[in-house]
Amino acid sequence: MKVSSTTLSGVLLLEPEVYGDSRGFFFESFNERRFAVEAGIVAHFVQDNHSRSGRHILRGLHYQVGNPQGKLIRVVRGAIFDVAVDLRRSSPTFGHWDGVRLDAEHHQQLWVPPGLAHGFLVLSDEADVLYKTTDYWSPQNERCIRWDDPQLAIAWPLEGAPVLSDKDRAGQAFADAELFP
Ligand SMILES: Cc1cn([C@H]2C[C@H](O)[C@@H](COP(=O)(O)OP(=O)(O)O[C@H]3O[C@H](C)C(=O)[C@H](O)[C@H]3O)O2)c(=O)[nH]c1=O
Repeated sequence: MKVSSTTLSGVLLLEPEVYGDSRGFFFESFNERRFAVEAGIVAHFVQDNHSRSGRHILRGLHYQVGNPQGKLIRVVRGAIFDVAVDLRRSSPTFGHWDGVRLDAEHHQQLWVPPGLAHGFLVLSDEADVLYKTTDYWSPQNERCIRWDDPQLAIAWPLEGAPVLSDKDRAGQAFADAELFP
């Protein structure tokens, strides 16, 4: 597995060994021991999510206070621009964002540890996004930062206005975010 750092402390881009043959392909999308030894990711996942979205849909930027979730994200159909924002005050990359393309063709995964906001923009006609989380969904603890917060100035690869949920349209400013130690 190829492990690459990003500009955010602790956020890693993982590229698995894919075994192709005349039938198709096989790869391990998660292996607790391998992820710990090769990527230093020691995580206990308690939930596995699957969301499907159409082109120009933007989900996020979400985080949970109280029980923050680490997320291991991958795309099994289409392509997304996946973004994380560092909300950890003690992090050397506090207040920074980074974004990577994840797509079904290359099977990349992004590891986003607890303490960051997460969101993505769909780049294809449709995208199926699977992600494991290290804590349970807790709606009362969910928070949302505006995708277009001027202080973050995230360079989304937009072709026109994104399609948002009402919740995301009413997101908070980064300046009002509830931060982590
Ligand atoms: C997140 C979640 C949602 N739901 C239900 C609640 C709603 O009835 C429906 C859609 O929820 P929501 O609009 O919050 O879904 P997203 O906008 O995709 O939220 C996610 O978007 C970004 C990308 C994230 O990183 C988070 O994992 C998550 O907040 O699924 C559940 O039943 N369990 C869950 O874990």
